[in-house]
Amino acid sequence: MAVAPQTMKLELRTAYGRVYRNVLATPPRDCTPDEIPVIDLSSLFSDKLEDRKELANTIRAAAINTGFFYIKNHGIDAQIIADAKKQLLTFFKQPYEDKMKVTMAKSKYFNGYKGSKQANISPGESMDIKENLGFRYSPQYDPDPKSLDAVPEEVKPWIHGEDFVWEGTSHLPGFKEDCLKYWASCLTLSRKLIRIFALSLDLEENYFDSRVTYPGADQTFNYYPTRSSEEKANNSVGLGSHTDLQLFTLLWQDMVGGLQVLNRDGQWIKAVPIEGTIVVNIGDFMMRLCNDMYKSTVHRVYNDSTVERVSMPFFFGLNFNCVEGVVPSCTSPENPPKYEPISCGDWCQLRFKIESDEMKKRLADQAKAPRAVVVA
Ligand SMILES: O=C(O)CCC(=O)C(=O)O
Ligand SMILES: [Fe+2]
Repeated sequence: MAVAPQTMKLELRTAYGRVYRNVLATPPRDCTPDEIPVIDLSSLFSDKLEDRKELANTIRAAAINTGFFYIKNHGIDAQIIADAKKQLLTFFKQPYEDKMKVTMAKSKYFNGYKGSKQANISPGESMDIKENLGFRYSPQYDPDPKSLDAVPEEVKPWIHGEDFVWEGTSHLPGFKEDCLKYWASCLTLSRKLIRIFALSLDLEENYFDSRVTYPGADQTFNYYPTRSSEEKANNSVGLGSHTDLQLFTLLWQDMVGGLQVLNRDGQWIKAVPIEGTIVVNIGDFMMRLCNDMYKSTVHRVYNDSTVERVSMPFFFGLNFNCVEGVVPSCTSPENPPKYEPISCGDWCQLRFKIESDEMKKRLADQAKAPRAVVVA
């Protein structure tokens, strides 16, 4: 008699509160090329609409299936990636006091540095071991040049880049320039890629163009130290299980490995690093736009190796003031919209706020009972 596989409930935070997923108890295994395919982006740069449509179909299949894929021939210069990675390592290897010059505590909008175990993205898992540094969209650095005088009034409250990140790192030669070069490359690629996503959803190719003029373009640099034996014994996670919030993420990872993805069957699979590629994953706002056709897939990181691991996710979304529900091509009388229109900015704020309020409470509770054992 077949024995039903053992499953566990995984608790996830969403903008609308907690949701639960069934997860198989079997250990993570390497992904297969069907689950996380490598997609050649050469046709992104083709003049022929048929080539771009063919690429759109390939992306559509991957976005429906696991919601994760690798891209190669993406056009981001290897040197730009290498320079950003070098700067990232220089930043994280600084003394703690230097990193704290740009502490996220100084930020109004979640820019800056957050140390190890200061966040807990997944409520049912440990605190996140990773450290990270983030910076957000600023029109003055947009590779598609913007006149600052021309920023529309309704957009201004949503411009969330903050200068203290650059001021507090100005002692690191080339830091700002190299980080922004990488960010700008990701932004340029994302604006091209969103046109392919438009085609993939049977929308006009330019459907999103005016919606990504002052977009969500948020860069994070992640640093995952190796785990101590105590952290291993406690099953402490580098970054807990979560989905990303916006349209899609361009996730560059080094060759160390550690990224895991929850597939359709509830099995954790390892997104094994592939040299020269960038991982792309669908975010929650994209999933809403297409009435759940594309999957905003749960993922997490364990650095189980004997060396540090770094990654550079770039989170791309619509203009934060842009209100959007399900797009016209993804709904019909038989498939009514499951979601109300909301601005992309409000959407992100909802979850950021839940996460940061819960974290503040947790840290305050810890401070109140300094000798208590905190089960992370
Ligand atoms: O480090 C990674 O590979 C994943 C990072 C990630 O998922 C995130 O920062 O949202
Ligand atoms: Fe993520």
